[in-house]
Amino acid sequence: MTDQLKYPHLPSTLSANAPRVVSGGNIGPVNSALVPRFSGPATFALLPTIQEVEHADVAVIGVPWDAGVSFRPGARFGPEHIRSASRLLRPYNPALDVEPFGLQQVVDGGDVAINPFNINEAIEVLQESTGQLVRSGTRLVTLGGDHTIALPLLRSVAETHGPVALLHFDAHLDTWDTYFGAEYTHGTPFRRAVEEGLLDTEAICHVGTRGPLYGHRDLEDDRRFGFGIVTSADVFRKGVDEIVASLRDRIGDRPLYISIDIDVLDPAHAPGTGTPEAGGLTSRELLEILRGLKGINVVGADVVEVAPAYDHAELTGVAASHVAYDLLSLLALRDNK
Ligand SMILES: N=C(N)NCCCC(=O)O
Ligand SMILES: [Zn+2]
Ligand SMILES: [Zn+2]
Repeated sequence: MTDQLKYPHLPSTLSANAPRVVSGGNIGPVNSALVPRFSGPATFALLPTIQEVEHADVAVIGVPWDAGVSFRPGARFGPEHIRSASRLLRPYNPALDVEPFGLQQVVDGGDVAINPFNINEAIEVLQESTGQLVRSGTRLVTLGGDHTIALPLLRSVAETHGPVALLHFDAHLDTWDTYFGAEYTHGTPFRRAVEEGLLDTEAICHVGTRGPLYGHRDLEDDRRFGFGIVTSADVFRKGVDEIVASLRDRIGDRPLYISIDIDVLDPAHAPGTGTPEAGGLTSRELLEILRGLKGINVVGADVVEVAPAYDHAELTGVAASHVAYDLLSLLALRDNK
């Protein structure tokens, strides 16, 4: 190893020559058998940055932004928290029998720098910067950030792929109309997305919803937009396999966007979030539902609402990093690749 390094006495994760796991011709994580995984700056899963490779099939990007929240702030620190927890991920995913970094070139695209004070400008810049990557053929797994960012992300995906099917994992519907008159908030992205024609409304579904609503009208509106609902209690009562079968049935081979608000997990599994609700999914249930989607045509995904100030023992960071890892595994295993 040392002869690969120009300055072997310096932390080698800073070196362009850091020893990496290379598989299938793709450059993977820093080799944690040679360099301690807790040293050096964290990219997602210790993957190379987008500047270090010639071509990226998939980019993990961070959006450190939380100007759209209605309760506890702090999701702006989500990306760095998830990246830090993701140091422990390993190259082979036995649950899906796949090397997610070997079948495709995955990179860390860094954080998108957006205005923390101007929501409209932030949304435009995020749409433009992610749209550029999506147009060039790179699929994105985005680490939020609050859920507002799903709207510009869906815009950039729909621009290239047309209206997409949506699986929305969340305690909340996020199809409300406005908060304090504001149209762009973390409680409203999917209503805007339907209004803008970004979604294939034959195949959109919430999973994991629970908790009090403002009124019955919330559900009526949501149904009118075309959403199906699998509540958190449905997952508990029916079980993962039945839920997966019904979701696969609904989605078919449509291009699919997966948006995961980490508050879909019970606060026992993900305390570090801004609008927690009791009675949520376990991290095992969420991961197993995702794994059940093997082969499906995922065109993009996000993991949002990780707010580390309320986290304990990195529970939420660990859960979010594993969820992102399984999303990358699903991207690697698309039938139509
Ligand atoms: N997207 C998240 N996490 N929460 C939405 C909660 C909206 C509300 O305060 O009613
Ligand atoms: Zn939520
Ligand atoms: Zn949400």
